[in-house]
Amino acid sequence: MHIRLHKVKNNKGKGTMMSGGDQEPGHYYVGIDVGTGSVRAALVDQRGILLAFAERPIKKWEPQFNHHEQSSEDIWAACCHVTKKIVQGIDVHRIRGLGFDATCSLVVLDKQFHPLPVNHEGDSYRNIIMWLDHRAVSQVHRINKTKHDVLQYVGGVMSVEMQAPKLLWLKENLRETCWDKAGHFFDLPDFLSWKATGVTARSLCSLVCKWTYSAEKGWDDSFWKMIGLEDLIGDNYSKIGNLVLPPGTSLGSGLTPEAAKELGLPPGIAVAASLIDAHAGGLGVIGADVRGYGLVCEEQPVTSRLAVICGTSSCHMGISKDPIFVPGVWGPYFSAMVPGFWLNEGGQSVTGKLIDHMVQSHAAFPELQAKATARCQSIYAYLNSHLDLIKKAQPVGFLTVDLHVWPDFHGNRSPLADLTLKGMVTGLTLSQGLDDLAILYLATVQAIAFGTRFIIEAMQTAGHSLSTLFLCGGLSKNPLFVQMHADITGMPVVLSQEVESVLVGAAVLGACASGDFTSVQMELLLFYETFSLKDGGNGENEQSGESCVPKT
Ligand SMILES: Nc1ncnc2c1ncn2[C@@H]1O[C@H](COP(=O)(O)OP(=O)(O)O)[C@@H](O)[C@H]1O
Ligand SMILES: O=C(CO)[C@H](O)[C@H](O)COP(=O)(O)O
Repeated sequence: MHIRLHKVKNNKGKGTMMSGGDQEPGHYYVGIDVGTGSVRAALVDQRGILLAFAERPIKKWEPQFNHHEQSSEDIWAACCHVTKKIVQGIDVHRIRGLGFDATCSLVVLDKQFHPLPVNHEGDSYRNIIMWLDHRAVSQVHRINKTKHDVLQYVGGVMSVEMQAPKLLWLKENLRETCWDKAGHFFDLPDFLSWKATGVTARSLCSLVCKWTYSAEKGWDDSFWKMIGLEDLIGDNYSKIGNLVLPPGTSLGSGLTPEAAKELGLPPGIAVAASLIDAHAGGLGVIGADVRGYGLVCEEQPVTSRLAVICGTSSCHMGISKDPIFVPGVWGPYFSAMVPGFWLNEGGQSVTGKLIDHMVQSHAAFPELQAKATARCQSIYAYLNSHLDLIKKAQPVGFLTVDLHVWPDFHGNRSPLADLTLKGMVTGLTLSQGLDDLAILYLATVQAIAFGTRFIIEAMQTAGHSLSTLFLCGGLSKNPLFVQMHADITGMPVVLSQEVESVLVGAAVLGACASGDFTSVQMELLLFYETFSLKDGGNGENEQSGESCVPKT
């Protein structure tokens, strides 16, 4: 089934979106987004328009299978590098606020805030257990066996990617070198706001979604005792957070002089309590004004929209007025993304990474690279046009009638919530050529889109009423990926003209912290009043991610 794609266009000609409309013109906000593969920063103005963008890759280590590590020093250095780039040539005194979002990796520091090793080698530079790390399998099985009440709020089954199993792994495996010396365990978004302000407050978003904290009841002592981490309760949970603030709240006295110097920003500007990356992306797209394009969601409440943030992994964010419990889908979490709404979060553990893996490990990859380079195209732009060549008169989807991929190479996050699942390919032949690679790539993209459909079906069965997808993240720049999601789910897909929607979400946090915006939710809706829709055709020409602003 082919559904035409729609594209949200940022209409610069319309008025500003400042609340009350009486603010000084020319205020800027900085958003910093730390993904699994890179750090991105953006300078955003008060109309939500992205004025400058910079990106820098970050280091990753895989010392053994399923152990994935990073360095908080490396990530902070990358944050400083990209921020200095985006403010080059502008009057930095117009910058009013800074917001961070990041993937939910676990950062470990000692009592003096120095990095501690999360590895058997004792390398303290590698002090982050990455979000996609699956080392804590035995620990998460034992946690799930407790059937503790907190598990109800993560779809009934805790994921190995969440923080409790990783903490238990550290206690059981690195007692002397890490656990006993640890003073602070941060979710990466909270580490970043601490680094900028010196304030150890945690974001409600991180603690509720990944650490079993309840917005109503706080920490549950019985859970930590039951899983063998009773030592975290001491000193009023100071190691994992006892001051918990809603995203967008201004922290302390703002940017410290030291952090200001490192980032190239003025000291004292407001810094916000942060958001998880998927949640920043969800906020960045879910309120889009789609009036005038005949989309079914135009007449429906915002709860009919599913934001899908597709990067190294994919997250499926749906909101509701009342709590909905979906087996295998995280949440319901109150106010964790849009204030006043419950959030359910489905997800696929590795999607972009799976596509990269399938393509890069194929025998024809060197040939693909050489041909794409010769045409000055990305490998994905090349593959998409190659599929168009070989499909002849057929719709491209028909190329995979004999080839099928089961995409759970890194387990299934939702809705099966089974980390033991593995990937599968059926229909292989002896062919190793470029056609074969292109078709395998297509089958992988289709399998991921079927995974999204599977998640949507589980959410609908439990009571969500979803009609329209809003995509963002690196994979949303791939028109084949977007088109397959439209075809396979049977739902229209809305893309923002501003391809860096996650960063807009982060910058909105900074705007809220500065006091220029009254609330994350209010201001996002206002942001989208300055947007209008444009028919984006079938997405065939959008490979480069059309952008309306100069990028550095
Ligand atoms: N223009 C593009 N075309 C196709 N795929 C893309 C494009 N840009 C990024 N990607 C894919 O998106 C994924 C990374 O998305 P990103 O949002 O940057 O991830 P993360 O936030 O995890 O660092 C990678 O798998 C990459 O191959
Ligand atoms: O938000 C998250 C889960 O809630 C994770 O941070 C997200 O899935 C990781 O994204 P990526 O690997 O694409 O950076």
